[in-house]
Amino acid sequence: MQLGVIGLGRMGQIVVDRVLDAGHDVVAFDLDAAAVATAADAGARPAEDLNDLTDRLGEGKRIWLMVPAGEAVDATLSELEPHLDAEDVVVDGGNSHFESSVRRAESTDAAYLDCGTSGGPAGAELGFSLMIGGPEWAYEAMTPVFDAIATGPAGHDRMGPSGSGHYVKMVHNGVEYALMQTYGEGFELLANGRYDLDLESVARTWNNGAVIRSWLLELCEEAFREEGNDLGDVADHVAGGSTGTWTVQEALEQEIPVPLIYQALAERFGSRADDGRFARRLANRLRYGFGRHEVQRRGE
Ligand SMILES: NC(=O)C1=CN([C@@H]2O[C@H](COP(=O)(O)OP(=O)(O)OC[C@H]3O[C@@H](n4cnc5c(N)ncnc54)[C@H](O)[C@@H]3O)[C@@H](O)[C@H]2O)C=CC1
Ligand SMILES: O=C(CO)[C@H](O)[C@H](O)COP(=O)(O)O
Repeated sequence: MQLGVIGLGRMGQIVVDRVLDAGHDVVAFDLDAAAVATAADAGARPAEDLNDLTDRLGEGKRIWLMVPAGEAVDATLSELEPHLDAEDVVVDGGNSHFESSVRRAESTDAAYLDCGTSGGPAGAELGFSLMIGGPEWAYEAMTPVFDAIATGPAGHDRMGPSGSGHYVKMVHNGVEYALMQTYGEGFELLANGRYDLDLESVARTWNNGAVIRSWLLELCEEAFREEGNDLGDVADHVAGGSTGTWTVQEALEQEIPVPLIYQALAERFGSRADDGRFARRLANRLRYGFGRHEVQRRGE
């Protein structure tokens, strides 16, 4: 299969590499020429612009968007639109709001799949977990690509109609916020409690068989190993917040109580008061672990 990939940053380059490794062809475009050159070095065919990309894809285009959520998705789609028809499939693998995805699916001539992508930089080796919404035929048509990008056939599924993939990913991120918060609180207690503990050792021990073992806990272990028991100069400022806000907004609308997710979001906003809380510092460092989001350092 031939796939056009637009957006070749942290996640898009992994998409390119995994699709190439599975033996497919890739045509790659990014506004950043250096990112295109990296994709070309990996074996993708570089496109000069979106016209060039669509020309190279020919009929029955298969396109993967991995650009930042929001305006970049709309801008890319409006430029692609004159080149798209009903036989084409466009996948948005970013963290778009599910309602934007429904709107986009309704306004494009192509079949539109909204794909929640989870796994961060570790996905380069392990593959991602993909939560997909949209027309069934388009999901089937893209299955070879999903098999390549995901951990394998069990790492992706069609959640339902348009919007459902990004809806499930939005809730995933709300859960992610709450998990980070609870690990942070536990380690804050251990760091300031009765015993002088080696937190990397605690995390490692918990990761080996404990009920609460997880990838986020492995990233806690990595954070203590790389930053030190006291997290060194990692600041208490946790960036991000949009996907957690959407989760809480949706929960309010559906009248579903999500106090833990709300509290984790509130803690994240509260972190901007810079009061040195350990849990917030760990959450700041974990976002680097799972998303390569820049670590805020003290004094910056
Ligand atoms: N970093 C992570 O672990 C995860 C990120 N995501 C989502 O995936 C999407 C991409 O994220 P990252 O790869 O981390 O971002 P990134 O910032 O590393 O890469 C984005 C790339 O898109 C390019 N770009 C921006 N506007 C463009 C346009 N109009 N046309 C072509 N290229 C354009 C940029 O030059 C950049 O290379 C976002 O929606 C993000 O929320 C989803 C899951 C995990
Ligand atoms: O989707 C992700 C992980 O699953 C991305 O890393 C996302 O950026 C995390 O959300 P936030 O930026 O609000 O922490």
